[in-house]
Amino acid sequence: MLRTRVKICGITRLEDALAAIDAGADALGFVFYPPSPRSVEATVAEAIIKQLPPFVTTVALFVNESPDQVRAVLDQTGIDLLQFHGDESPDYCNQFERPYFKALRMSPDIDVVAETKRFASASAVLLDAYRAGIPGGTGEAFDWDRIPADLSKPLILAGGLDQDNVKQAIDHVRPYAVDVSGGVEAAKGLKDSFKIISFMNEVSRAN
Ligand SMILES: O=C(O)c1ccccc1NCC(=O)[C@H](O)[C@H](O)COP(=O)(O)O
Repeated sequence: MLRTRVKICGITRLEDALAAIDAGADALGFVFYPPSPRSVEATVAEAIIKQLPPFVTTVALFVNESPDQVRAVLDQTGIDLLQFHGDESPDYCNQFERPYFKALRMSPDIDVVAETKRFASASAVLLDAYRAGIPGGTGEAFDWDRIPADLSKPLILAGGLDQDNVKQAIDHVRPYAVDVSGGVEAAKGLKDSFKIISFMNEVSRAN
């Protein structure tokens, strides 16, 4: 049985990227959304990515960004995978020369099944907590019972995960992957290597 895959998001420092990799993370997320304290410049992400060992997926996260800026970041960094965390349409997401996954925020009225089907070309869907006016990184969990069974795409579970609840989340939801940011931080944008290790240990215990 394969371990649930793990994406650690909001990487801003090489030391945090290497700590995540050493602990077994499968993917690293770089936030290109300036209002976030976890946002990085493309030059910083490029410098970090150049020093990573192989076999780690890099993810660029955007929120309703201009296509030119998305392409500029891809050209600068060579990042592997796109994460769209805003109100992007399927046509918008499909225009780039990269695979992508779509983040769906669990608003009270969302139809997860329909939204998942709408992004037919997405490699996965990420389900995240919803808080009005905040696109993501809320540090809040949502009701996992709201997740439909047998979605038509691999599910990445996000929102308020940490070492204390991630085993329960995996046992309950059985996602393809989990995504964490705040739950492994000492402060916004600064990861805590001990929290990362504890989180990864709990993920391993779940499988
Ligand atoms: O992390 C952010 O600051 C952020 C800002 C704007 C849009 C998305 C953002 N993060 C998206 C992620 O994939 C986070 O890892 C996800 O929302 C979970 O965050 P957390 O609840 O802190 O684990």
